[in-house]
Amino acid sequence: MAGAMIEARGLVKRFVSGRIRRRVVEALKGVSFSVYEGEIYSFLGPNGAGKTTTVRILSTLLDPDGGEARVAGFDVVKERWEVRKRIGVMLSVERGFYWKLTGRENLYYFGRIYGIPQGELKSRIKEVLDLVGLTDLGGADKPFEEMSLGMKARLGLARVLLKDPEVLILDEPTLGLDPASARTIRGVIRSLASEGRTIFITTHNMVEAEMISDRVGIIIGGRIAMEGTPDELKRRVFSSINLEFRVKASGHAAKKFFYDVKGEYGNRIVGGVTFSDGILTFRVSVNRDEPAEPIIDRITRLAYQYRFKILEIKALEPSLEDVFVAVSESGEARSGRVKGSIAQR
Ligand SMILES: Nc1ncnc2c1ncn2[C@@H]1O[C@H](COP(=O)(O)OP(=O)(O)OP(=O)(O)O)[C@@H](O)[C@H]1O
Repeated sequence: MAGAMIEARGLVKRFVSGRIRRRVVEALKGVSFSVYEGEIYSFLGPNGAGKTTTVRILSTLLDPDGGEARVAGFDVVKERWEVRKRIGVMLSVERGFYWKLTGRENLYYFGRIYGIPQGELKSRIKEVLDLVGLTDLGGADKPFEEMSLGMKARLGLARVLLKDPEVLILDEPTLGLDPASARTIRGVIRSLASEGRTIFITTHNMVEAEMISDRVGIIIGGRIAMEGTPDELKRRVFSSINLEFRVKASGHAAKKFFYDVKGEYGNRIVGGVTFSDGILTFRVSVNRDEPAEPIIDRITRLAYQYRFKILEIKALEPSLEDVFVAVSESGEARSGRVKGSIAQR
């Protein structure tokens, strides 16, 4: 595997709030993870879990109280200027832009601040505006205040790209966007990773995280509760998958057939059973480490005895959202250790 472009080791951060009654919040309680070159790593967690605090530390905007982090090989505290040269950070869609200036003018302004030579800047702006789809949308020459949220998000990403960063740190990059804008942003993120850039994203959108991430880290209460590829997490958390059977059955006999199925697999029948328009639908839980064929064979034979036709058998994998909910609800997650797996419900 290529080298780690982001490395967090035992990050600790405490905030003190309240003047009269001082309250110490331990936002990060020893967070460690690595993100490798060309990887898309999504940081998932409920509100207040410590995502933004981690983002701010990686972006050199906040110093940790303990532990250390390196980005592109440089320490975020001792070598913050080296880190800043190599990262592109998007914290909030609307932050920092000049409302009266157009997209292009805003980029020109920031390009000059970033020290991009004037001769290069014009073509660089055109390139990034094209890349995020703002030129096609007519957003390039629209004042920022007249842009839709989707256009503003695209401009935010364009600004990040102006610097040609090795590492992108994006805090909820698609929050509140319509599906088309979110898709464009995801597409750009994917193509940036395929060019070898390293991407760290925080998100609450599990479907998106599942689509886009090479690996995800789930942070709960300031600790990483679980980390891995979406598939690894599903396997680790759920010891079983569900098989959904759809059977063309007739009235009274349908009940008897299902009674027979229950007789054999009663403790494995999960979720609700439905019978509508002559179609009986039910789910049977199968452990990941046992073959499903004998169960499928047996139920197919039972259906045959009733002259029922099996219309469909579908394997229902848990989603990343199911994983997230299970991990969040787990008591062990709260202590930072998630062990063992549970059956899919
Ligand atoms: N400046 C601050 N002063 C006091 N407490 C803070 C400060 N910043 C964050 N916190 C606290 O630290 C904890 C972690 O906050 P953080 O913003 O990192 O969570 P988050 O995972 O990004 O949440 P969200 O999904 O709501 O954005 C929370 O309990 C929050 O209230």
